[in-house]
Amino acid sequence: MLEVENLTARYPRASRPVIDGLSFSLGEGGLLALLGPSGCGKTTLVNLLAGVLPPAGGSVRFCGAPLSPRDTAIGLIPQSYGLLPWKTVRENCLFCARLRGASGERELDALCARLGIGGLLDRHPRELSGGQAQRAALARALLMKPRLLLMDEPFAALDAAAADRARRLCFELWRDSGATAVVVTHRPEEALYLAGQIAVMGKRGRFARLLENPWQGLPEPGGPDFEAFSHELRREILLAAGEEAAS
Ligand SMILES: Nc1ncnc2c1ncn2[C@@H]1O[C@H](COP(=O)(O)OP(=O)(O)OP(=O)(O)O)[C@@H](O)[C@H]1O
Repeated sequence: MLEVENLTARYPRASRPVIDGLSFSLGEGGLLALLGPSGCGKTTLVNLLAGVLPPAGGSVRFCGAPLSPRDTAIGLIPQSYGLLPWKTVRENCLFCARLRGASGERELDALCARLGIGGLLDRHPRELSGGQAQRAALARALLMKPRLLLMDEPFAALDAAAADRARRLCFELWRDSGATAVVVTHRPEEALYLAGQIAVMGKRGRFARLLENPWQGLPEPGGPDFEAFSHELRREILLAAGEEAAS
């Protein structure tokens, strides 16, 4: 269980906190999608969960203990990919897997082939397109077999077909791994496919709505119930954007 209590984040020189008193919990093996207007604090929340950003207040607990990036196997896919520029894709992936005690060697080729970057393992990040670098970051995070997987817009640089393939693969691997996961996305359809819970973040980084998603893992759900749910989700996102703009 991931338990967030009264979490507050504040950047230096900012007049008010970006996230102010956010509380929620996510069951072990659950996948939460974070949606919300640009600037509402999604990346900030992921960075707090990853331990990259110290909170100004409140707490994050994972499996009953304070979350410690040293002890918890956290797989982070940052928006900027976070690949080490002096290492090849292969070295980037294996370096992180080995840090967590997994060898990763056997799975690396198959995983990268499925992501469509099998021929790029010996390239350095500067020799990759944005979409290729993003898939390398995804492979690196998945190979680590994280217990907590944090993904900040992990498919944003991919074209529609590649994003669809990567999303399905990511979903399968997450489901089989039992990891607890949080994904930031701007695409409601992505949240509807991937997540069991969907949070729309609004004012001061709080959850304006938290919805249970019965269509998780269904690639092409349809029907009036799905349409109504999808419509409600999009409406919540627009409302949150309106509130953010007015604040
Ligand atoms: N290092 C920083 N110093 C000061 N303010 C920051 C810093 N990083 C982010 N912010 C501010 O904090 C707020 C939340 O930023 P954050 O990146 O978490 O938003 P987001 O919801 O992820 O946005 P987007 O959807 O555009 O990626 C924004 O107003 C941003 O300007």
